[in-house]
Amino acid sequence: MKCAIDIDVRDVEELFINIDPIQAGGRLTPDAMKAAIAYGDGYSVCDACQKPFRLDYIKKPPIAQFHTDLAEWLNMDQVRVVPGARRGFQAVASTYVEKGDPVLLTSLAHYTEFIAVEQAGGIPREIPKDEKNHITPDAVAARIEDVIDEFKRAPPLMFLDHVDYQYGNVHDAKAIAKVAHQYDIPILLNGAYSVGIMPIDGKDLGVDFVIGSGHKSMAAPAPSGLVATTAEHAERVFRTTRSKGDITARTFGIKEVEMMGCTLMGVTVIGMMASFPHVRERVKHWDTEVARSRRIVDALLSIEGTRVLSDYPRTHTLTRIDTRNSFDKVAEVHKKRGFFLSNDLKKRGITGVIPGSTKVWKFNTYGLTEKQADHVANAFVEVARENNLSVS
Ligand SMILES: Cc1ncc(COP(=O)(O)O)c(C=O)c1O
Repeated sequence: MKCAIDIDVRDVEELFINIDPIQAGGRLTPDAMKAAIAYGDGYSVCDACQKPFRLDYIKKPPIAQFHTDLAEWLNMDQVRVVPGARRGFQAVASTYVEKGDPVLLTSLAHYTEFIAVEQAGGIPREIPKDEKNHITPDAVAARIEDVIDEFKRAPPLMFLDHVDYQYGNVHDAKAIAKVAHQYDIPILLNGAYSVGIMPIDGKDLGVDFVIGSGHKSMAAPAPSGLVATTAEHAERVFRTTRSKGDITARTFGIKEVEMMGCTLMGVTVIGMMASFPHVRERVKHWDTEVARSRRIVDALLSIEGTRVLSDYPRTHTLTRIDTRNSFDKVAEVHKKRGFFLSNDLKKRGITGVIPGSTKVWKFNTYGLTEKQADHVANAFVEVARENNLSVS
């Protein structure tokens, strides 16, 4: 029988250098791919599940140890794996936010954070970014004061994107957490663009929750992610069902409410585990990743009219670039219009720039080798020259 998809090749990954802004940190390691095949069955990790019947207690494969290792790695006290960062936001918001509560997010927050707040009945209040597209501790303090004035109470929770998805700017989580704590507001760090690609020390940052996305930044299959927290909050967010004392004498009292009992099974958790040794190693090389990102951004900036909208020099591999006065000028007259850029890159073995984008767009250089980074940098310059843009 013919398979409904071409399972032999996914050409984006097999044949091209992929600089798609959201895919870079989630690409599977070969070990994760092998594990995904071996553990493809949904309940494949449950063979050795014994009392107490919960996923994070399973010893074979060593899922229990994986939880301990993750907590230690992030310097937090407890971790649970969840189906995506968004499920982590949901678990925390559902625990801390009551209907009608104000909740702080930032103007750079991801939509999934807003949804988690709304689902819990909370009322989002945004902290504005400054002219450099940063969330500053002063802006946080000022917004907290506004919200206290408006609601006559402090918000029960604040969300901060460690690295925002719009600019790839790294925000000062440590200073911001300090401000939030002055008002006794627990702070959730959205590490979708940091956990698994750069070193994170949750205790040093002083945050209450660290959320990671497996498929975005931990070389894991989707949907996967994690919630890490401190001993202070673990009991509350990982509370178990009260059914133990119920007269119906149900036996599932160990199941955690926010985790819906058990969380990641099969491919997702095993893929995450298989990549973890690589992920733990790769975060140590963050400086090299940043250096390669800088090399490519500098090549783009050598093309007259190009501007970088993210922090410069770059401190992350995700970058927002403005080529309205360079590549977009070519698009105005090119027979392929804005599609010339993605086409010309594709001819050079590079994919991930949205076809048609020549105005303001993003790319992510995470995981490129030195040679690939050079190739991408040269490709941008070559495309510019071929299209008569001046290059310094
Ligand atoms: C900044 C940011 N936070 C959160 C998410 C949601 O992550 P997940 O897909 O793991 O739920 C994403 C991506 O979708 C993101 O870019």
